[in-house]
Amino acid sequence: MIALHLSPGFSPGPFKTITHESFIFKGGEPHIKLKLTADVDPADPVLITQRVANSADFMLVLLATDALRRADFQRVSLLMPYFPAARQDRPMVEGEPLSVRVYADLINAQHYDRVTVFDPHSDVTPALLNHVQVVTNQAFITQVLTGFDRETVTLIAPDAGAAKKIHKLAQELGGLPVVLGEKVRDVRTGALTGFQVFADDLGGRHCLIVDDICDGGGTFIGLAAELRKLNPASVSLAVSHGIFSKGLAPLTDMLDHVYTTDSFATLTPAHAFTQTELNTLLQL
Ligand SMILES: O=P(O)(O)OC[C@H]1O[C@H](OP(=O)(O)OP(=O)(O)O)[C@H](O)[C@@H]1O
Repeated sequence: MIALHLSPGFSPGPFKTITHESFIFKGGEPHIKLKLTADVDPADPVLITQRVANSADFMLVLLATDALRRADFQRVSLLMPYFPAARQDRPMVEGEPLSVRVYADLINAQHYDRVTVFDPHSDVTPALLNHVQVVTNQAFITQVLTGFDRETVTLIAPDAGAAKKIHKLAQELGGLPVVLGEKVRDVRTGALTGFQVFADDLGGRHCLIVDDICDGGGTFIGLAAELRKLNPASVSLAVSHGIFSKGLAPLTDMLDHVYTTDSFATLTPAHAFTQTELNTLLQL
């Protein structure tokens, strides 16, 4: 396997790499030039890896794929751990697109041998992608739990979407107790208007909120406030994809610790914050 790593600072796997130059033209178009050396054989399979934080990152994947095909590479796979618009898996209100399908159709049109995604928001992403491989959050949460006495940990699912996945995870982790939460979101504005935790007392428990994505963090700040009313020993957060669009400080002010991976971006080290390299969690 040869790798073509498109995201600076993200180079999972033990593979020989194809180097490249990429830039954005003044007109706004991303561009790429592969540096194809004599020791790279187009008969070898290639893995493109990319962290997608904007449309140009996504477009670069399509351009890189075309460049590889034109250089006669036939066996091309993709590792896109954070799949764009996985959250827009249903039009919430009239007039919105089914965005995840738009991205999935573009990926399917590239005819990859395999498309690997990490902890997708819902079942819709893998249902739409051809030749998909899903890496769950099990290895990530297992790693997070090494910092805890498991007997004292309660997993918290912040909403209905997370609840669908957390029971299976809890079983895989040896039968950890689970508490469910709920939030109310105004789908027209995106604003969060209420939180609920379905438990009476969490005295002595180390609560670990587990979810796929932290964006602004309002879900977790609101939920942590509700959990604190139930006397827990601690409240921490483990999210597979750390966007942290409003910064880490509002989260680390409210939570004992925040854990994430580098699936979306590599962040500056901070107090009460641990970022695990996806490279250590994937079987590549
Ligand atoms: O950091 P925040 O800005 O609070 O956003 C994070 C939340 O958003 C996503 O759920 P979403 O509300 O989209 O879930 P849904 O699919 O259940 O509506 C995600 O699964 C988190 O729960």
